[in-house]
Amino acid sequence: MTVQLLDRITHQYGSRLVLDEISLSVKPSQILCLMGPSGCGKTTLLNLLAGLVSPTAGKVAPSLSSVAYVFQEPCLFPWYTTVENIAIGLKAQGVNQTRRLQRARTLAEKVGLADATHLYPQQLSGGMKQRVNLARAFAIDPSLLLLDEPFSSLDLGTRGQAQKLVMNWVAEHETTAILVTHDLAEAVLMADHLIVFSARPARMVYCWENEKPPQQRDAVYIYRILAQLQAVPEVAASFSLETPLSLF
Ligand SMILES: Nc1ncnc2c1ncn2[C@@H]1O[C@H](COP(=O)(O)OP(=O)(O)OP(=O)(O)O)[C@@H](O)[C@H]1O
Repeated sequence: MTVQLLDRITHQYGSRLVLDEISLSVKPSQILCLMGPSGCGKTTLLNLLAGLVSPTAGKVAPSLSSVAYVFQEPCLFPWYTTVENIAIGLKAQGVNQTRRLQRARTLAEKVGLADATHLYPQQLSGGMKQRVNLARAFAIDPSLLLLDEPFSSLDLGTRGQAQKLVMNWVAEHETTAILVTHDLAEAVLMADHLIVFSARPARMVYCWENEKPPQQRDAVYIYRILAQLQAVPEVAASFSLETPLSLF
């Protein structure tokens, strides 16, 4: 079953056109990766899906009831412990304290934080904080999980663990995840479907379907596809910047 999330969306900030007639459809239990040059409008697109901004023209699906948004930085409440931070979305949903702390503990275990349930964010490593962040998103059992470069500041090992957590969650639930990334290897590992945007204003310039199911995406496969995709001009162009940097 395909669900149309965006229907010919155009978005402008003042006179600056950022998104130009973007339509987007997804399937449950799939990960859609979005790539594109810095500043092309990927975060704006996630913000539209989260209802944080309204489009200038076009339609956002009205049925996006449970949306969880994971940012690059974990944004945890410093005065709350791990379980309290995980439970925060459930509090907003009106779940009683006993039940929300119970669910938060279960999720803390699931993301490998069973021994850190009572710790505060300043007592956690960067990787642990991002796992709290993911568990907080999982807690509300979202139908749509928005991920804006959530692994980019993690070291390689921690990043691999966090990627697996998201892949497992999506595979086991009716969740659709939309992941913005600048890391092509991450996209080949995680994406069931990849969309590449042009420089601003963002237009879809390239789409790719992952032919392998998640459990068969080993290193040999990832490096082979990586080499193929890097040779695609639209994909190579997605690593460029909106405003070129001067190195000297
Ligand atoms: N609130 C805002 N008001 C005005 N302009 C904005 C606003 N938010 C973003 N922009 C502009 O819109 C464009 C797209 O920004 P956006 O953050 O969506 O890009 P992005 O593709 O996510 O970039 P990056 O990959 O660097 O995170 C940029 O030119 C940015 O300066």
